[in-house]
Amino acid sequence: MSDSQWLQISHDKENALLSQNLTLGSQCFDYLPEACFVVDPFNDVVVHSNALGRDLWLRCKGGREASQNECVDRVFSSWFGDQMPHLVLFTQQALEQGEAWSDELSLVCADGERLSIEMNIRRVELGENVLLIFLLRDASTVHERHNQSALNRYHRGGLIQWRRMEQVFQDIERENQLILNAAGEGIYGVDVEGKTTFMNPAAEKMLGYDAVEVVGQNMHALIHHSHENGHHFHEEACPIFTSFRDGEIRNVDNECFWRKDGSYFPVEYTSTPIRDNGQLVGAVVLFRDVSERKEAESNLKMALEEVRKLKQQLELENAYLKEELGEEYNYHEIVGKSEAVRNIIQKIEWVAPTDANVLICGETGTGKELIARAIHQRSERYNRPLIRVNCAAIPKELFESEFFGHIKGAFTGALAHRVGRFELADGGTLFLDEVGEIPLDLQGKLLRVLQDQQFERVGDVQTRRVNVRVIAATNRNLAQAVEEKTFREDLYFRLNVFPIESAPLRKRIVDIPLLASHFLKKACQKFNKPQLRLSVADTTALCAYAWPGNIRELENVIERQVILCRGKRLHFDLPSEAFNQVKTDQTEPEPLNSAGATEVLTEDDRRQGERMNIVNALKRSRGKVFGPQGAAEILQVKPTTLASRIKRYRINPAEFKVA
Ligand SMILES: Nc1ncnc2c1ncn2[C@@H]1O[C@H](COP(=O)(O)OP(=O)(O)OP(=O)(O)O)[C@@H](O)[C@H]1O
Repeated sequence: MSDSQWLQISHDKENALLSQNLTLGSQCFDYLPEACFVVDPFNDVVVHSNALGRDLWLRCKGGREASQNECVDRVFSSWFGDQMPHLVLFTQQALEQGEAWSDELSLVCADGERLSIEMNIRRVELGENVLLIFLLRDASTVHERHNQSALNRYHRGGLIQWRRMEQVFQDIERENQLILNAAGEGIYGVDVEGKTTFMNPAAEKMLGYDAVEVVGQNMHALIHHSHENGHHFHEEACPIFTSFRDGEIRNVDNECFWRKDGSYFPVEYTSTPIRDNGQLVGAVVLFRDVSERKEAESNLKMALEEVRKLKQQLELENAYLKEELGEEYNYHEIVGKSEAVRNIIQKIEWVAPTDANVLICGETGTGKELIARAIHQRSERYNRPLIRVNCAAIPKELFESEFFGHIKGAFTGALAHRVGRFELADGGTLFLDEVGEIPLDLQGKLLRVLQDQQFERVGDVQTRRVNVRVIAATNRNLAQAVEEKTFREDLYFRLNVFPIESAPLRKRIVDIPLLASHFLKKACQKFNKPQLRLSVADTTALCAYAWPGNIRELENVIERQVILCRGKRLHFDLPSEAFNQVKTDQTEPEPLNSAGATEVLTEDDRRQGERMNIVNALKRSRGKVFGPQGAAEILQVKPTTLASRIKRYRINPAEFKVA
């Protein structure tokens, strides 16, 4: 084959291929995804259209089907109705510029409806022919596509976001799981049907169940079915059950949970309802084993009960001891039954509740301080201090500072502020012992405080107020001192509102046995000796001794004997001449009771007598102990006192009811 032949064959093949490709391209045109029209602009006719173009045409025309060429040769502008000017302008633009775009035109359908379109035009020059290709899109479809596209973008973005959130949730869940696993408290969840949804390892450990065994099971039936005493615990009565019914949080600490092995332990738990979108979906229960706490509480309770019992016992013992101490003849440490002592006690009873100043006169050692203390104790100020000032022991120049205090630098040696006795006694009682020793120049200042309850500290200008009751005592004859002008009369009257005379021992011989027993008891305690008793002979000897006034002498004699005593016997070696001492006092001493100095009642006699007395009172009250006409009233003792004596003497008041 020649070269020219060979060339001819290859040229023919190329042509055939080209023609085949053109046919294919032309066929593809039919499948363009937009409605497409090829229009001859100068003759205003459609030259060609694709399938979607034909569909659009058909849609406007209202027909059912369109054949391949049905829209060809149609007048293109006729579809646009009265929009001709706009179409012309638009077409013109495409012819001049090669392309144009508009979304302002609409196709007019057969039924008069308008179909908004978006349109692209491209100018095509094929040899001498100038054609326009129109691509038409239904505007609503375009809009829909935009929306869809936006939606897709949104979804894609949302999906990414969601994945991120999912990751976050997974992380949180993982952390929660870690927390649940690490928590020391038992935690489990139940749904609204009471079925277990989860359980942490601490709960597994405490209950002896594996989580897999309980998930899906009714937790109440497994671990909460019975009370501690074995009685059935109805689910409806269970606070956990109610908490996921009424949405309230429940804190409980008096129930128990049962282990898998049938044992139980006391629990403290909180049941918190769980809500999902406002809907109650169950509860989460956080619990801990409180065995140790309960045991500690129970031990504490037992210990407190023990303490309470001991306290009660102590109180009883205390009451008994008080009673022992506070026997009839011991009034706030003032021992005695003599007329003089009874008189003093009566006066104390009268004056104590008032705020009146009291002046106690009497010889040294006759119990003036005891009287002052008793007045304070019986007054309403008893829980405030009783401040004692021994006026005889204060140097003259320090009186003012001692009474009223001073401020720093008030005088040489006043290195700091000092509170005086009046301030210390504020609200309470000031006992001015040896009041007759107060220097005359200070008596005026003292008078002012007694009148106004006001004073100034030495060196200070500030006036201070106090509320102080003054009890003064003296062994001097103050009335005489007033006459001698060594004591201010106005101060004397101010102090002597209520005078009490303390009696010297020589005037109350009748009290000697009681005082001697009292001092003996005290001395034995003081020197840690076994309790000794006075024999009749001892008492007789003591009573026979001509005591001067100072009771301390009797006290000292007894203390000395206790120290010297070996074994159980005391030996009073009182100076024999004392027996014959001439009593200097003009006043007759009170006689001893009917037993006299020679016949002294033993402790047993006294107890027998007291027992008889109580029995007689009960007989008279027909067994009534308390209340009006009761034995306590008859005996003039406190009902509690009588009750404990009745107990002590083992008397049965009921026996006297009939009588
Ligand atoms: N009636 C009494 N019962 C019991 N003890 C008493 C009685 N009277 C005085 N005493 C005792 O005698 C001692 C002196 O009593 P107190 O100090 O009260 O007397 P005083 O008159 O204030 O003495 P002074 O004048 O020395 O200050 C104290 O130990 C006190 O307990």
